[in-house]
Amino acid sequence: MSLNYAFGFSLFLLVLVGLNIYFFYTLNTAGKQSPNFMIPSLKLDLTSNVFKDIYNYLNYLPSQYKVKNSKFLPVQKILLGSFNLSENINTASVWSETEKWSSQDSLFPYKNGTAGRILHAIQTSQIALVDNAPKGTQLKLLLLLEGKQKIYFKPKRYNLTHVINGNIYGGYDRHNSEVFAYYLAMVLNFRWIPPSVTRRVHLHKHIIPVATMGLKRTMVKNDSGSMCIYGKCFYCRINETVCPDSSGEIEGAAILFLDGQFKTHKSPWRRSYSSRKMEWEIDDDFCKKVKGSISTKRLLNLIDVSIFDFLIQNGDRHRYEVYKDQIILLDNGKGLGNPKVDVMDILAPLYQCCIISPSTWHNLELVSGGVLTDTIKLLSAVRERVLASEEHFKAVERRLLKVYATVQYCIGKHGRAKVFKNGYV
Ligand SMILES: Nc1ncnc2c1ncn2[C@@H]1O[C@H](COP(=O)(O)OP(=O)(O)OP(=O)(O)O)[C@@H](O)[C@H]1O
Ligand SMILES: [Mn+2]
Repeated sequence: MSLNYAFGFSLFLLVLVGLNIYFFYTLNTAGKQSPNFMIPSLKLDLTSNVFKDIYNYLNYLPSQYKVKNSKFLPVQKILLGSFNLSENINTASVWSETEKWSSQDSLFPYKNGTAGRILHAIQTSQIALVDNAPKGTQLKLLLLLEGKQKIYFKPKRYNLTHVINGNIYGGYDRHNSEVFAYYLAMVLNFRWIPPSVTRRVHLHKHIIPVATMGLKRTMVKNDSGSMCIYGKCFYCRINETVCPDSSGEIEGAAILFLDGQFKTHKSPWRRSYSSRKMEWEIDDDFCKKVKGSISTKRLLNLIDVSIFDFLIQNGDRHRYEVYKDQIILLDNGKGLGNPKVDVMDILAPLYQCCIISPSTWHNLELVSGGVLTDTIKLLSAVRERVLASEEHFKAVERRLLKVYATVQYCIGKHGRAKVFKNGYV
């Protein structure tokens, strides 16, 4: 009898341990993942209790978050109206509009068809000059379009289905992540982001004839005789080139360049980029320290950005730029690396501070149940082929549920009144 007991008890313990392992596994991943990712997710010992709690809320998420919110339909219609092209466009007049860029309300005008006009102009204006853009670690070009508008061009490095394994900040920038980020921001009503669109540029017809000497010096022929660019940047290497495809074109994200003055700050939640742990990774009360050093408005803004970054899995926002007291979303190229992984600690500003601006929460609630995907697809269909693989779209929806669950966790822990900080739009 006692032997039976002992056996039963061991079996129970075994199941318990198994369940625990399963918990942690499913929390940070979806589906099968490479062993590389098991290690960092298991290492998160201190914050893991938070993840477990969030995961519990995820299991009991109210059904409203899993169905389409019909309240978004009128918003979607207005957005579509801003991206659809209904008339011929005079690009010069577009640039004069962007010159006056930011208002109190947004970094660029986007209402009444302006978003569509700006994207059209970025995508089709003739290129007057191309140079290296040496700022930063990644290969990118600076295009001067006719009418003198500057554009950052981040070239395509991977196919849409390519999976980045390893560190969350690993790999080259993903050009589609930049463009996806722009549409995602528009759907979520995050208006502090430069317009970005996919553009294909013919190397021999549209780059070489207007390339600076500096750029020409960073071009080499590859084994098949094609001219390729290795560029000028911190990580640029002569053997890591970008070459034209079979039609002679290079695809990339064309991002409107901001000539305005913005201030750069270090993110309190930045990574160490080494095995050393940052303060936010070991201190449960880290948010208290941040609260003492920045305004509530800035903190809420950082939390908005962390939600945005979590959705695309950009774990590389080591610094942030501020314009007109708003964080602007520059450099969104490190998203969409691995659709099977959800690195939870990108959400640390949210689950450590447990506050969110009511308007952000409202915007998030509006796009539940697949509305987010539908709207990104609808808006981008005007001038993009495909922005991301279906797996990535599903991953973004899965992460949105985790954002909902994190906010529910915060409400459960602190109550609604403390979580929803008013006075910030
Ligand atoms: N659209 C833009 N307009 C003007 N400046 C920009 C724009 N996007 C980025 N920058 C600035 O240019 C610099 C490099 O850009 P970006 O961060 O995209 O490059 P990166 O190679 O990814 O750099 P890092 O490796 O440091 O992240 C940044 O310091 C940023 O402030
Ligand atoms: Mn970057």
